[in-house]
Amino acid sequence: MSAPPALEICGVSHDFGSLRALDDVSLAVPEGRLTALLGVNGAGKTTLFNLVTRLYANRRGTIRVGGHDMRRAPGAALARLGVVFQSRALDGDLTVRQNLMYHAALHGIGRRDARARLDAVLAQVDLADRAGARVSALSGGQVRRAEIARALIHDPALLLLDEPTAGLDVRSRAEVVALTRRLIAARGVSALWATHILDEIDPADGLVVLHRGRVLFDGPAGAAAPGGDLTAAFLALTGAAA
Ligand SMILES: Nc1ncnc2c1ncn2[C@@H]1O[C@H](COP(=O)(O)OP(=O)(O)OP(=O)(O)O)[C@@H](O)[C@H]1O
Repeated sequence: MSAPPALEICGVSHDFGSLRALDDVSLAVPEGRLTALLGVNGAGKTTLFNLVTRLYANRRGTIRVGGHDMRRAPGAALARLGVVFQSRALDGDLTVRQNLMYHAALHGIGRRDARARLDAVLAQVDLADRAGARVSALSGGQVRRAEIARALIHDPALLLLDEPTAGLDVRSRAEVVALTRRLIAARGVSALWATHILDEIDPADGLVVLHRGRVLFDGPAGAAAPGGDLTAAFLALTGAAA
């Protein structure tokens, strides 16, 4: 039997009062690669992440992480998830090391084990030399890399990244994208990358286009834009659904 997808969402809907933010959303994130969740502001990306991370209760449809049902086995499902939130998750007054040790403790990881993991993960995000620096003293790109390290400390199988390059300059953006691709290759982790920036997506990536709470496309990014022009393909898809 083949392994279950890193993330499987079937028939999920979510309302805010009379607003249907997600409408019968189904998608799968395969193991060991980057899947981009592409949508303009208000498409429903953060709402979907909030359901997958159990910040919101999921009332309609199913969410499975590595085959574990979020409703029936939330502990097992959440343990497989590492999340880089859109809002900042690190304490600026603490050092990178202190922040990561704190998050390791939240995951029940002992201090000795945590120290070893921390050294390994900081090396992987190119921050080994900044472990003792206060987070408030880091550049925007370094903060993002520290947040990715935080999300990896408990060795998750799936990384959720909610617009991780928001607010970064061109160089830092490129570094964060390249780093995530290296982590996928080196750790075998899968990633769901919410974005509205088309040039962060490679033709070989998985692509889910979310628009007004509905999935308009789910497949290889290259198949969405056979001519190679993802911008034109995205505008055609979302324009037709307007
Ligand atoms: N807490 C809330 N209460 C009411 N409406 C909400 C709430 N959160 C989101 N919405 C609405 O749900 C829809 C989806 O919003 P969501 O934040 O999920 O989109 P998004 O794709 O993440 O957008 P962005 O790129 O701006 O972060 C929008 O119409 C938004 O206004």
